[in-house]
Amino acid sequence: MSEASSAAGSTELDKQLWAAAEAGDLELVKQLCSQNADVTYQNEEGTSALMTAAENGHTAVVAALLEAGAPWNQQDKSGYCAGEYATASKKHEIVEMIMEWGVQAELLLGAASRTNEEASTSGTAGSSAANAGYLQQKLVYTPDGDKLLDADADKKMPDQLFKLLSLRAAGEAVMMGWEAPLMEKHAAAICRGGGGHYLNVGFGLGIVDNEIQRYSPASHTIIEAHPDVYAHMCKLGWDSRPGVRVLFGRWQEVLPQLESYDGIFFDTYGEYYEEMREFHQQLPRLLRPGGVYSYFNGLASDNFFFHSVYGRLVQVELATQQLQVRFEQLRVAELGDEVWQGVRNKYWHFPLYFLPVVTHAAAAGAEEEEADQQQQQQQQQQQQQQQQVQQQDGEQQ
Ligand SMILES: C[S@@+](CC[C@H](N)C(=O)[O-])C[C@H]1O[C@@H](n2cnc3c(N)ncnc32)[C@H](O)[C@@H]1O
Repeated sequence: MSEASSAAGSTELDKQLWAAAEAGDLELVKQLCSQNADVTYQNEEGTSALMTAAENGHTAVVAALLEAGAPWNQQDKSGYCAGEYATASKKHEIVEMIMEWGVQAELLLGAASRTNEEASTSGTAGSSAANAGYLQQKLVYTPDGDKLLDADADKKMPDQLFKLLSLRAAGEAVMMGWEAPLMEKHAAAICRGGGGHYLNVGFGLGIVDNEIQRYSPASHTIIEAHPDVYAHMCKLGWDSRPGVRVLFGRWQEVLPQLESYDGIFFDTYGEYYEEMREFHQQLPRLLRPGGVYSYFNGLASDNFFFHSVYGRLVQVELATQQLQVRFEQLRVAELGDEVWQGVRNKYWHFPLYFLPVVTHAAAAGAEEEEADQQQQQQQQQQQQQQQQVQQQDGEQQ
């Protein structure tokens, strides 16, 4: 991606491209792009040609700019991207186009960076180093048990690592109590009727594990990598609870000790999308037929459009593992300033949470078929009831 040219460093050609994009002049946009006008140019407000075309509903211009290399994820001075400009002006076709473009771009980027990593002798680059850095930090549980904080967060990772897509926004809070209602729903999603074999990756405050315990598990395996968290778990007696198996180590290291499960939850800290993706590749082996997998959905949690793109990216990538993802929409209680007191980085900004429910595609298909059949039956019943009521009305008249 080329460096965006600012309003100050721009050329006449860049400004002409911007104006043509705003006016929806497709031919001129194409011509200026072929003359090397800068597709990343942003005006004084940080609005790019792609953003203005998206806002004004010029679908063909948006497509041409994307093809010419305009970055789908460029942001203006307020942090808004082209997808949000289109959303705000209800240009649904363009929203969809940019979202799909974003997913494909991220797929390609991921594949390219993996190829580079394989080719480089340094092997496990940025993301694992970040997790290793986190695991060496001192952690503190607040006395009320409501927060798990990373005391050394500032020194944790070199800058460029923050730019990778972290599973939980990098910052001081590893886990916070306000997430309890979400964890409750995650446990409900993976445990379903209860009595099964469950796996949780990442203990944190143990909220999800306490919830899983409510479902009378046949077995409950917990993987935890941080020594401070592990010590805390042992102090609470998790290591000797009947039916509970605690595996101390990174999930990457304890994989050979894992079996298969009816429910799996994944929620680590200091890891990145790439690592979750690696975990996902294990799912066909780890998830039993009919089982449910879920993960904490904190990807790109400061921009709703990016968050949606990454939700779709997960769907596309898991589909290649014959797994199907649907998102249950939950309302997040308003998080006032008092919730974030003593926390450096406010890491959640949305009123909605999209809880992922992942199942084997075949099972999901069967369930959907059953739901379709039920719906058809209901519709037939309703129609019959309606006919009966109409008949009765007719007879009475
Ligand atoms: C956000 S917390 C989990 C919160 C938990 N869901 C709860 O309900 O309280 C993330 C946890 O994952 C652990 N963790 C980080 N990297 C890990 C890894 N590679 N393998 C296993 N655990 C890891 C962290 O030490 C931390 O305890």
